[in-house]
Amino acid sequence: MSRHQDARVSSEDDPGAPPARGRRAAGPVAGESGPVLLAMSGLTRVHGEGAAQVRALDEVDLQVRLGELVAVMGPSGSGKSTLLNLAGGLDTPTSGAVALAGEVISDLDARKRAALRRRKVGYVFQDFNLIPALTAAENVALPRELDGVPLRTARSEAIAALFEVGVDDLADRFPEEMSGGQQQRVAIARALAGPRRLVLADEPTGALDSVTGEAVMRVLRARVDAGAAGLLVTHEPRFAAWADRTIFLRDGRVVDATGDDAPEHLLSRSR
Ligand SMILES: Nc1ncnc2c1ncn2[C@@H]1O[C@H](COP(=O)(O)OP(=O)(O)OP(=O)(O)O)[C@@H](O)[C@H]1O
Repeated sequence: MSRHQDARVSSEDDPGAPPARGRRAAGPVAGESGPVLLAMSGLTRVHGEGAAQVRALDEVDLQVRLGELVAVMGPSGSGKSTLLNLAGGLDTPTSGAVALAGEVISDLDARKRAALRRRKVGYVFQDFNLIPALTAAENVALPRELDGVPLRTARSEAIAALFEVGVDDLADRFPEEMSGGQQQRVAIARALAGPRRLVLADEPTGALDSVTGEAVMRVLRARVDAGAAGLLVTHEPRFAAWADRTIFLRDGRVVDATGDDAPEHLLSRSR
């Protein structure tokens, strides 16, 4: 069976089954995950000026490898979205660096950063953001077409991505003809179509009931296992349990982390 077929997730998943993540609860087994895809070091982001200054992120170090899904948890305002935006090049740090596949994106100008982002990064949001007038396949193909990929190639990449998340049979349906869980699978397919290998998910299960949320996590997990790296913001421990490890933010700092490979300073609560 090919790697591609391995990765396929049936739409008939048993959503009630417990997460398979328990086996990795203590962090990735040595050799299981691949090279570092995303490397953030000394990442600091200050918003505003003077007395209104907010240190949204403060000297954060984080690496995410191919094959690894990292959950980001923390109270409201702790810097989770800021971290995701910096990871994907939507925002630039006040200091520190973000490297994607070895390329320091935080040094690039806005145009180059946008191009790199389109090629390498996929986002999944809570509210799916599918375009109602486009079919599932058209929604998935659109970002690739915008990036200059020929229509036929974009379409076949879209069908492959939809197949991978188990909804290729819905390729010609419009969003309003799909359930919330099906729409979110399409959104994940859109985030990962083509060569993009970093998936950034901000509360991707937030608008879904818990059973459908588990099914979406299963899809995300399978996709990461098949050769992507993922950063998942969630408030829910049961969804974080699908990740290889979890980092906890408070006031822009990493105050705790799970996983054997967490650097010593990330495990300290005293920072
Ligand atoms: N553009 C901005 N201008 C000023 N302050 C900002 C801006 N963006 C974020 N902040 C502040 O930075 C801090 C971190 O915000 P961020 O949205 O990253 O937190 P979060 O953990 O994602 O919160 P939530 O769980 O509520 O989404 C907060 O104090 C927030 O008010």
